[in-house]
Amino acid sequence: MIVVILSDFRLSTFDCIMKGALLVNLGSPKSPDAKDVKPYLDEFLMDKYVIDVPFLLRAFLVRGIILRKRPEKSAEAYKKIWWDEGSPLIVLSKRMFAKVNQQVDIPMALAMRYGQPSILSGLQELHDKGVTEVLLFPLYPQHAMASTVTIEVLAEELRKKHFPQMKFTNVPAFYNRPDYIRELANSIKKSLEFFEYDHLLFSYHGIPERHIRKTDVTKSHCKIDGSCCNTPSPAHEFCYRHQCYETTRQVVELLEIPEGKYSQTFQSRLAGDKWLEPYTDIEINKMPEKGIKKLAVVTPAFVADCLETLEEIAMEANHQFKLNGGEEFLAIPCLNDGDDWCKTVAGWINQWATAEIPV
Ligand SMILES: C=CC1=C(C)c2cc3[nH]c(cc4nc(cc5[nH]c(cc1n2)c(C)c5CCC(=O)O)C(CCC(=O)O)=C4C)c(C)c3C=C
Ligand SMILES: [Fe+2]
Ligand SMILES: [Fe+2]
Repeated sequence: MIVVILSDFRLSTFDCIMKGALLVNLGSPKSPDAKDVKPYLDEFLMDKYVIDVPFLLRAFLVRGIILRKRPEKSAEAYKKIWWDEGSPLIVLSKRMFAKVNQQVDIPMALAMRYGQPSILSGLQELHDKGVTEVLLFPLYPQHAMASTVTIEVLAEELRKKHFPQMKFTNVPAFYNRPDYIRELANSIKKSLEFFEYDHLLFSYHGIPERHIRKTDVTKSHCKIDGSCCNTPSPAHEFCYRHQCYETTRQVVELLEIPEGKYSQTFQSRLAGDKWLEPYTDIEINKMPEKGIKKLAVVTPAFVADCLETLEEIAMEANHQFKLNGGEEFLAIPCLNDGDDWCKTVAGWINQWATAEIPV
């Protein structure tokens, strides 16, 4: 009799564990109108992991200076890329989510760090389905305070407040996972099949140099010079700059792109701080005079096309390149909802879902 009770107890403990996954991307405003762009930018830029200065200074910079003019300017840019179904970033994330969801056996939810659907609503959705262990999956290949960390911190705050019994497993940046590199390389290869390029540019979202120093766990390695990112160090686990170089290096190696035919830059800087260099816009403008007339640009910091790829690169950089004497320009699409990419993501989730459950 005692044996039966014990085994029943073990069984019910085991049954209580239910796994689920929360996929999180950055988010977009509700509409491309300045009245909706303003609260979105306020939430985004008031995040202390994005503008990492003390609250009062941040509020002064964001609400006193940036939000006076930026919402109108950003709204104009959003209007140029907005689709009938909504923000490209949200629409593409939803399409990707739907395809991954079809190939995964555990409950899943999609959330955005800023705007809707929120991380809180995603966790609630999983909780309502009985999920007790969540795979928290930031959809960013490279680790940064302004991307991965802010998601992990907010999700943990919400967990403690609303779902204290839930457990999280965080998916780390996947910048060097062989199957990610393979998918990225394949997508570039496919795009370049019918584009004879002079040069391939890897353009990553920029961040202030200060962010690199802050995420340096050794507190001394990242000098942001010519060599630190190539010298082995525990700092690289969280170094955005190293991870960008590593993604580029591995893709270039796989595609056998010769030295001199590719380069790496950082885009989307805000005025004020010193951001990671070289800057995409400045380098692109100089390319035609160096003999680069046919330019292809890939943007591996984003898994879904968004304002930064569709407006800043495919429209603005394209225009500037040609104004400066460039002839042909190709913006390579992000991985988006490509079948093979979705299969890879589903594979990662399934691997975690079927891993042995500790009793
Ligand atoms: C201090 C400012 C910013 C940091 C740091 C930053 C880092 C960062 N951002 C992304 C991904 C995206 N950013 C996007 C838009 C965007 N980014 C900033 C500022 C910082 N980003 C602003 C102000 C904006 C809004 C648009 C604008 O006014 O220019 C987007 C696109 C969103 C969309 O709706 O399409 C993405 C994606 C990463 C990965 C990152 C750090 C590595
Ligand atoms: Fe950004
Ligand atoms: Fe480094």
